[in-house]
Amino acid sequence: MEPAGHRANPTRLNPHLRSRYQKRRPPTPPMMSRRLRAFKRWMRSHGIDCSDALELDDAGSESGGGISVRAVCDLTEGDLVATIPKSACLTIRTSGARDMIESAGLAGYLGLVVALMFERSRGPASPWQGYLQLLPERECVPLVWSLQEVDTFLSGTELHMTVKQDKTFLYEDWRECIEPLILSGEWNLDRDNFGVEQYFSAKSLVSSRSFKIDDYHGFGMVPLADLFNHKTGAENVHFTSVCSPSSSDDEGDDHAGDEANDDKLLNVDSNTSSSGEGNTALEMIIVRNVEAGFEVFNTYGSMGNAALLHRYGFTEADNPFDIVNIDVALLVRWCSSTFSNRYARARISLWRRLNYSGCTSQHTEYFEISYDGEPQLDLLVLLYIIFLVDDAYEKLSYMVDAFDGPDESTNIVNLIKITRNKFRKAKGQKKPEDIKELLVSDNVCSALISLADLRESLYGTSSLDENMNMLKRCCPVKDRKLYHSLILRTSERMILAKLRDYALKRSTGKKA
Ligand SMILES: C[S@@+](CC[C@H](N)C(=O)[O-])C[C@H]1O[C@@H](n2cnc3c(N)ncnc32)[C@H](O)[C@@H]1O
Repeated sequence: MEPAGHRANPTRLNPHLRSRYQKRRPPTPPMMSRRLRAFKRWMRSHGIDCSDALELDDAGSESGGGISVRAVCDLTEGDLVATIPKSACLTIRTSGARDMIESAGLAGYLGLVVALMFERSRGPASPWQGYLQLLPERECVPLVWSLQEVDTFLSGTELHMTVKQDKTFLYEDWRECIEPLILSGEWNLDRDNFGVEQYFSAKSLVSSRSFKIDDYHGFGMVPLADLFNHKTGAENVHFTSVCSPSSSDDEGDDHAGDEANDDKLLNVDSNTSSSGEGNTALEMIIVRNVEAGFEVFNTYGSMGNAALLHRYGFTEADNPFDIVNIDVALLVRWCSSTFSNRYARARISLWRRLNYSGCTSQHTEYFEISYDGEPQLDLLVLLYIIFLVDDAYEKLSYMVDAFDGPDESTNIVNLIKITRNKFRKAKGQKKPEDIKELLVSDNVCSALISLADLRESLYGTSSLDENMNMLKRCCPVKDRKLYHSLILRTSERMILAKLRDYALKRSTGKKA
């Protein structure tokens, strides 16, 4: 039985780690699981240098806890803890399926998913077997939940419709791109390894573990780098290039979960990346001190809980990047029922002529409400326009051209000047949040409360308190889907409560 942390030379990567490592090395190293031992052997044979100052912990695939990385000795900023040759990464370029993928014209995540399915199908014959045996069959992202689970756990949340659409689109991708490869018979692919279920499973792994390596390799599975768990805003490691330290500008949110993150490069060397030569390794460097015994975290980016659950299958309580969205369609519904369809259309059309809009994603347009309950400026402007008296509305329609100001504040000030008889600039008003204050009339505040109520009604009949109580009784590992969907649901509902507070504070404040 091989004890942890005794094979590799801890100083090979970082000479000054030697004394710290030797001082803090645990007297009886914990037993390492069979799959981790196989992975360590595989890393050595593929030139991956992993400092013995890092310990890989295996909570076991059955327990659902997975693998995490811990510091054996104190790690300090600047310590180099791992070097990973790009040739050890599984990408379209390095995979045995490269010819097939390229001749089928597949690229991006789809190409990588096929590369991963192909290497998995080869079993022990795959050069990545020692790495692949460490991966779960699939990541527990909502994409691989059953439709019934999606409906039960996600209804009303930001993810419900998105995941249903994902399932449809992904199935279409498989039908259009993978099934023809099986049916052609040219590549000897079988449904047991390349079926729709295997495709969804591989996609869940690519979504939760792939990184963009460089322009030559594109996305890839990066062994060892993908064993670090995520902590929002408190990561300990980053990646950087061996040959181009100046490329550290690209550091940061290293994980590229899907195409939306195409621009997040793990590493780039503009001189070499397009040819695939030179700059052949990735380095992992400590960016925040870690005390011996503590977990070493990476960051997958600054994301709200919907994005975390969607891409990685987990959420974080009190996530400051959390948001809730209010669809423009919901606002139109509220406006049409309060006024009329025609009225709603006219007011929204003027708002658009002033160059305002919601955010867009997958054919929906929505407004963001931030973690502290603050509504997006564009929403406040729209509500302000909706409540304009007819005269002011007409006046504004004739003066749309006045809205070519150099910045947002000037435009808002113009908007208020045109539509209010008396306009006095708020004292010292400069910052964007002050601009918002000009827009939140009592009417706007009550509309915000109505919108919060309407959005809340999508969650069905259970109250926030009931959701919170259920969450308390839930085990994050055993009831993983329920637990993380409840965190998502309660976080969203708490933001809606903060939106109501935001509106109440302003409307009563004005009356007082
Ligand atoms: C890149 S892998 C990290 C290593 C992973 N724990 C393993 O067992 O191989 C990403 C996956 O780890 C898990 N994970 C990462 N950070 C987490 C966190 N803060 N809380 C819960 N699960 C996390 C999620 O399942 C996620 O999809």
